[in-house]
Amino acid sequence: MIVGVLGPAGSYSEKAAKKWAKKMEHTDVPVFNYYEDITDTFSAVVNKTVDYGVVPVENSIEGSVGITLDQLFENEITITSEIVVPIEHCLLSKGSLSDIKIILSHPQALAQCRNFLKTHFKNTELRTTGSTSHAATLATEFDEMAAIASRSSAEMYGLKILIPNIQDHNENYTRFLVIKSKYKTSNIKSIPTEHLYKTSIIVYLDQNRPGALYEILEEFAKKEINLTKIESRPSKKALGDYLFYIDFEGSIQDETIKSALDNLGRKVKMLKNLGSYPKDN
Ligand SMILES: O=C(O)C(=O)C[C@]1(C(=O)O)C=C[C@@H](O)C=C1
Repeated sequence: MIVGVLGPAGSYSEKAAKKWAKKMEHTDVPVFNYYEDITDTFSAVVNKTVDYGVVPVENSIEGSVGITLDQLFENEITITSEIVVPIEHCLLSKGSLSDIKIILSHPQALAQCRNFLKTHFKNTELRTTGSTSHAATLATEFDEMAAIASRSSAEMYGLKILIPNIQDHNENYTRFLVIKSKYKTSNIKSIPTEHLYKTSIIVYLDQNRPGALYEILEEFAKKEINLTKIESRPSKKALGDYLFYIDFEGSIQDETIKSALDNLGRKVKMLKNLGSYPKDN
């Protein structure tokens, strides 16, 4: 089984993929293909270079990963699972705190440590990298470079943990999605218990008319379907024109869910079903 993740080794995406592979009743050990960018992971899934991709979709401090939401809309993929991973950012370097002139990390990681950086490194140059583990590899080259990355990256790349746990809120979790090509059969055993499932969809209205959002939500309320997330994201067609990303409990295999989506489909211009998948509790 080949799994595409944001690389290099030591990224939180790889950590999520390892947690997922262990959780699923998979016989074959995952081989990882590492990609520089989330869009490359989606491309590898769509052109079937990899069997699955693991991509970050939201963080408990910073919110949604916009590029992932966009790619979910633009690509023919199916979500097969979700994985929630606790994130502990550490300040890693070869040198000491007094040597640090540049701090590197993924934009999401820098944002999750915004107050820490403003308080302790107000005048230090910040540079973005493709991933936290990419930042760690660069920090191995110069004493004056530090990376915000995981403990496993510190071990993997021989960096000192100068300051552990630097994110602005201790409760820091990132939710990842496991995706496959829509046209690839999945050999993963599905868990039969409905209430442990979630479904994700994307909805687009033809025009923003009064009560339009109410009509969407009404379909779920009428059938007592519990929404777990609803988020608007620019359609990129015009300012103020949005796609709606909706997650809710239940599986498309459930008649109630199927009927709600059939009704909803008649009310909107586009409804994209991203898949039903086991919740990660
Ligand atoms: O850079 C990594 O290690 C990643 O896996 C990416 C990513 C993200 O894009 O959100 C994943 C978890 C953290 O929130 C920080 C970065």
